[in-house]
Amino acid sequence: MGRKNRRLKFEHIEVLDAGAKGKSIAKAPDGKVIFISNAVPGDVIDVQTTKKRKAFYEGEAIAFHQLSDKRVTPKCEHFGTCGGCKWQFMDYKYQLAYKEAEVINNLKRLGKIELPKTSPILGSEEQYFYRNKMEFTFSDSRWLTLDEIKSAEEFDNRNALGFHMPGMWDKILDIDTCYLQEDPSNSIRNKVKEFATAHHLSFFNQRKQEGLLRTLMIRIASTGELMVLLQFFYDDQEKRELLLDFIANEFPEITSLQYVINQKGNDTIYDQEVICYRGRDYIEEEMEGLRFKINAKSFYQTNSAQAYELYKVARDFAGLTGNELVYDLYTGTGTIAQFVAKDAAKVIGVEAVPEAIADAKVNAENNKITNTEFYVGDMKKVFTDGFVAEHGVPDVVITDPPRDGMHKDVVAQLLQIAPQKIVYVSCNSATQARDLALLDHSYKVTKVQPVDMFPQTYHVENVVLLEKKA
Ligand SMILES: C[S@@+](CC[C@H](N)C(=O)[O-])C[C@H]1O[C@@H](n2cnc3c(N)ncnc32)[C@H](O)[C@@H]1O
Repeated sequence: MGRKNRRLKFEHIEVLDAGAKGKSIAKAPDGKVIFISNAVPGDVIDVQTTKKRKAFYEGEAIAFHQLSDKRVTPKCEHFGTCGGCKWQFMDYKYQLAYKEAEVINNLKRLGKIELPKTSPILGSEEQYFYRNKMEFTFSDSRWLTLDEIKSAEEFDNRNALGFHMPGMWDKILDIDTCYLQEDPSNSIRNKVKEFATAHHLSFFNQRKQEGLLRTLMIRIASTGELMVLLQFFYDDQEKRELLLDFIANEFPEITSLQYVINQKGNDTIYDQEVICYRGRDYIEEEMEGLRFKINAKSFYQTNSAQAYELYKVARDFAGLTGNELVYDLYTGTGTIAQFVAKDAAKVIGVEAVPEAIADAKVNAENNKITNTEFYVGDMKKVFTDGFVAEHGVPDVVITDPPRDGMHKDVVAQLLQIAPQKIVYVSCNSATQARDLALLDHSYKVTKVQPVDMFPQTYHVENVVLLEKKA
């Protein structure tokens, strides 16, 4: 190991704060910051560094001298190995406090935004079982724990159906119980694994690219409708039907049973044909009387209950009176556009994915909404070719970009279009802060509302209202 990467050990270090990406923060004796992956603020620990940079270290706790009173016992037996719920060892009230602090800190420090009095973060009533969609991966070479490796035991089979180990594309952690999606999610996954193993259906090998079974997706809608999608690597009709019939018989509550034969190198199904085996090829979500058709490829916010809270904040910040032209940028399947439509004169949604726009149109029609229009387009280019001249200058723009935030050209175009209000919904307050700084010349931030969509993780959503300066 070179000098640069030599591991250092610091003893009796107090963990001071929570930082970005779920890491906790402490100070090394030489004054540098250490980002620690497995500690809670308030712990007193020995740290071993895993990375050394000019201005900071990364490290992990290797001994605990004092445990923080912010700690709770994680529910999940996979905690610490699975990368999914990194904050499960922290009391939810502190998770919320740290998320709120991160949002405020990013807006102030990165965006240099003068903030109004911000509203306290909206926590999630459900802290477990809140996800409506989960995707599990099959593997024939289950990730082994250190104890299993030490035991030198030969395993008959190492089949796994679970999650990728953090940062590893070819290593799958077998999951027994996951607390993120309500039942029958766990029993479907476990029974599928058991049946497939008992009937010698081969589980995928990511490295060799062989094996029949690739992924299992489960979607449970707020209406109770249930979608199960199996992804196979090749077509073997007998085995495919054996497994699908088993699932259909064992779980008659499934309303949509589908499959994909995917022979590509990667698991994404977005460019694959989805075949409906039993039931309908979609499920429906419901929000305030609106119904949204969700097919296997549709995007829908993964925490339905908190999506409702988020949308209510966006609608409230927009402050519509019935007369406004609203643009809903990055509209996805047009859910926000339809949610605010009854309070506006007209809402225009724009989105890059054509299938999502097709869903948005169908949903609006089914919901008998007549004042929405939806267009496919890359936001970077949409406003460059007479879009605003054709559709009118919006009074309010709602924007909900992906984690990278808005492209700087989009921000520049918004400054030119100059709507009275911009409601900015973001899942990454760091990129949101960057964009707000670019808008600061013409807009004042007048409301800020963080919303927690993902308990037990460090992710946080934030809604900001910008009003045009006089
Ligand atoms: C965070 S999602 C928001 C979806 C929607 N507002 C909702 O609540 O369901 C961001 C959306 O932006 C779309 N998107 C990403 N890049 C885009 C671009 N350059 N132009 C237009 N849409 C884009 C994605 O396909 C995705 O649907």
